[in-house]
This record gives sequence, structure tokens and C-alpha cells, in this order.
Amino acid sequence: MAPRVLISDALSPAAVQIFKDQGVETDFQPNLGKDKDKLAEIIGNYDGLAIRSNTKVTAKLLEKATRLKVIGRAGIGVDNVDIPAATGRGIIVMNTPFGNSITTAEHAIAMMFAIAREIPAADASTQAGKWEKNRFMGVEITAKVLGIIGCGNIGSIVASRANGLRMRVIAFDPFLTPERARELGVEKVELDDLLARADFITLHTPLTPQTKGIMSAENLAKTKKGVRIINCARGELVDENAMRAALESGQVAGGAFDVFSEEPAVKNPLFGLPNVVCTPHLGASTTEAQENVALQVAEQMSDYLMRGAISNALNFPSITADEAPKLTPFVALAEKLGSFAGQLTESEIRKVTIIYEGAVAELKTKALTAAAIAGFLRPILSDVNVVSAPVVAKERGIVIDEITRAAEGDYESLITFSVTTDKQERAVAGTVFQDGKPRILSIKGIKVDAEFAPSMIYVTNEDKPGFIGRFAGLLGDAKVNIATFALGRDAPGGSAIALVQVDGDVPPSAIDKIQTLPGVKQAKALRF
Ligand SMILES: NC(=O)c1ccc[n+]([C@@H]2O[C@H](COP(=O)([O-])OP(=O)(O)OC[C@H]3O[C@@H](n4cnc5c(N)ncnc54)[C@H](O)[C@@H]3O)[C@@H](O)[C@H]2O)c1
Ligand SMILES: O=C(O)CC[C@@H](O)C(=O)O
Repeated sequence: MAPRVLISDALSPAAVQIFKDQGVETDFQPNLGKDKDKLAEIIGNYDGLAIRSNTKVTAKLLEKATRLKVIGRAGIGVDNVDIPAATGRGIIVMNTPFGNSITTAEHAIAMMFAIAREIPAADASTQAGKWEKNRFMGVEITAKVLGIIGCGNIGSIVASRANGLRMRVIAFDPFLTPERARELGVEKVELDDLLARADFITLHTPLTPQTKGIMSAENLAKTKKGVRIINCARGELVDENAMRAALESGQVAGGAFDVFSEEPAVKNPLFGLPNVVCTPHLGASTTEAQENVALQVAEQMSDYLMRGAISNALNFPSITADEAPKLTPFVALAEKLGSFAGQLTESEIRKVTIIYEGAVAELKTKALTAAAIAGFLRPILSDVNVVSAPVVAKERGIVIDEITRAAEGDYESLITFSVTTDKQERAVAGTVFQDGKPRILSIKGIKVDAEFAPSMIYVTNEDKPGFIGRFAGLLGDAKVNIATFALGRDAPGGSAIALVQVDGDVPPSAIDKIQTLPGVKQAKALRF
């Protein structure tokens, strides 16, 4: 029986033909994404689901998706897909990186012009027969400072267009190397510097815990008075109430918003202001971009459903059927070690070294390295997957060293992932036990023995009496239940590590309090 794909968002119809040519049946219901009950009712009949951003693929929906093997996102952001839930059900999630980057960068530039010259308001006034020539006084773009927050695929295209417009381009992106910044013709700066200097600010980061609310009341107060701000990335990067206040006070002279914290946005704090221009998430909406992403997603999904080939998957490396059984547990280990390091990395990355010792060194280490790098970069970049991760790392000037050698210690197989940043080197090592579960065996050379768990707390501290009692008491007060507790230290009274598995999410306030305990050097909540 031919596999069946449900297209539940407005994909270019070109996709339907590709599926058909490849022997895949399609059911094209472009508005179904908005009707979650109907979607839940029928999702059990399909092997594939092709979507844009209207369809929300939640864990609840996936419970009904008993036949589903692949979700294809015709676009970049996959924040509308619960990837851990899909992974848990063995469903591949793939996206189409790059296909809409130029189009979205062009939208950001168009929005910048729209607010610089108040084009939408001037159009409405003129067509209303008012001819208000004196009401609209714009600003020139030439020689103005454009601050780009997030200089990845889209941000760097915006930079090249802005350079062509003779703007002065500065960028805040902790992961942008000085070499890449030079290549792009942008000045790499710190966030506060960008806020203080930019005449225009444009946002191009993924939505992560670090970028959520990056345009907060506090940061808006640090901007140059009269700044104009454009957001074509994700709505939650902006504190919309604080932004409204800044637009009303004149601190921000104009705002252009393509994305909103709640979409579809039918009501929003940013609506109704004269100096604001809004579009309904149109960043990727050009014929060219929609054809690119629709054709690419149809080809990728057909390849997987008809031939088992995997490309641009966010949750699985490319592996043949023969290699899979031996490799799979080590893929999980490599990805988790990378993720551990990625979640703790907050400055410019210079180099990653992955050492494979013993039996694991005989496996397909390239796939393991790809999985480790994907795990490492995922907390930092929006569209990284196991296929693109090594290329993305290379483009960003991150040197990756892969070393294979015979077993030197107690374990049959050992993987060590170490990352060198401009500030420090951090190494984390692990293995897979007989039960097939990955385990962490050492962090920064300090021995520990812990399983990975969905929610963990990592603490480094001075090895002094009283810490554990105070730490556990604090978690108890925060109603955080400890499941397992692993400890390690380099020497009595030296540096110590606690790696704690907890039930459920850890409130950020609990981490802040742990950070203030005597002797604590670092505390962080980790998700796996
Ligand atoms: N409006 C639309 O229709 C539309 C279309 C496409 C993409 N997008 C969104 O645009 C955004 C950018 O997409 P992209 O393809 O350029 O992603 P990308 O991964 O290529 O680039 C993101 C950049 O943000 C940087 N970054 C990560 N954390 C940061 C932080 N804390 N501070 C500053 N910079 C940080 C990364 O280093 C990277 O360079 C995403 O949110 C994506 O979902 C929107
Ligand atoms: O599909 C769309 O229209 C939006 C796509 C965009 O938000 C993306 O992340 O690729």
C-alpha cells in the first residue's frame, strides 16, 4: 500500500505533484492546521504530515498519530513541533533549512523601509483623500547604524543587503567568530553596545531560553532614543507590553513586527499604534521561497517513506538499516554529551574535540560526531540537524577534531566530548552500559556516574561540609523532587560536582538561589 501524507497547511501545490511522482498518496487540506480537533480525529490515517507554521504538533496530537513516521516542516522554525514527543514515538522530524532565508531577509529590509518612511500610514492617508504631505517626515537609511541580533543564515543576508544600502552594520551574536564577522563586513559587538549605538535593530535569533524576551523593558531602556525595531524572527523575543510602552513614550520611534507571541495574532498589545507596522507572519511568503520549501519537503519526505533515506532530520542521523542496531545507543550518548556541553557553553566556540576509545572507535564515528555536534549546537542554533551540524560548525569557524584510539581505561567504549571557548575548556565523557543506556562518567576530569534524565541540575562548587544539606533543603523548599543524586570531586576540599536528576521542570528562581549558596561556582538546569 502506498504511504499517505497529510498536508495540513498552505503548502505550494507543487509539493503534491512531487509526492505523486514518487508514489506517495497525498491529502491536501490547507486549512486543517487551524482545526486541531479535526486534525486529531484523522491523523491516525497517515504515514507523513507536511506542515508550515499553522499546524501545532503537540504531544497530545502525536498520541493519536499511531501510523505517523515523518513530519516535514516546509520552512525553518520547528517550534510548532514537539520534537522530544515525536522522537519518543520514533517519528522523524525534518525541516528545509535555507529555502526561505533570502525571502525573510528581504522582508526585514522591506519592514525597515516601511517604518523609516511610514509607508503604510502614508498610503492609508493618501487613499483616504487627505494629502497630508506635512504629516509624514521620514529618516534616511544611508549611514545609519543597523544592529543585527543573531547573525546566522537570515541575519547575514540582511547584513549584506544593508551594506549595499550603505548602512553601518553591527551585530550581536555570541557565536559569531571574528573571521566570519570580517567576511560579512559587520562589526561584532556586545549586546549593550548594540543597544546604545543602533538607529535600527533587527532580530534574527531562534527562540531559546537565552533569547526569549531579549527586547525586555530593561534592554529597551538601554537603546538609543528614537531607535526603530524590526522583528521577523519569533514573537516571544519581544516583551510586547514593554515594547508598547517604549513606542508610546517615543523611546522607540517605530516598530515593524511580522511575528507575535500568540499566533494567529487577532489581538496584541502592539496593535493600534501609529508608529507600528504589522504583517501576519509573512516573512517566508514569496512564490520563490514557498516553492523551494514545498519541493524540498516533498522530496525529503518521499525519500524517507519510499526508500528509508533520511536528510535534514532534526532528531536522527543518517544511518543505514545494517548499521542501526550497534550505532543507535552510541548516537544517543554522543548527542547527549554534545547537548550537555552545548547547554553550558555561553561564549565564542573555538574548537571541539571528540575522542572515541575502544570498541566504539570501530563504528561509523562520522555519524556519531554529527550527532554530538547537532546535540551541541541545538541549544544555540535554530535549524541545525545531524546532517548539517558539521557543515554549520565549519562555517562558523569551529574546528572539530575527531580522535579514535584503543581503550585506555576501565571501559570497553568511551566517548569524550570537549569544547574550547575563548574563556575555558570543558570535557564530558560517557559510555553505554549493558542495558543500552548512556551514562556520564566524568565532567572536567572529575569522575561521576550518572544516567541522563529529562530534567537535571548541574552544580560545581567548592568541596566544603554543609553544601549538600543546604542544596537539598533548597530544592525541597522549591518543591523540586530529587530522583537521583551523583557527586564527584577532584580532591578532598577541592572542586566538586553534583549532577542531580529531578522530577519535572526546575523553576529559574531555584537555580538563582542555588547560585547564591556558599562555595557554588555554577548552577544550571539541563534538559535532555
Ligand atoms: N518570519 C518568518 O516567516 C521567518 C522565516 C524564516 C525564519 N524565521 C525565524 O528567523 C530566525 C532566524 O533564522 P535563521 O535561519 O537565520 O537561523 P540560524 O540558526 O541560521 O541563525 C540564528 C543565529 O542566532 C544566533 N544566536 C543564538 N543564540 C543567540 C543569542 N542568545 N544572542 C544572539 N544571537 C544568538 C546564532 O548564533 C545564529 O547565528 C529563527 O527564529 C527562525 O525561526 C522566521
Ligand atoms: O511557513 C511560514 O510561513 C513561516 C516560516 C518561518 O517562520 C520559518 O521558521 O521557516
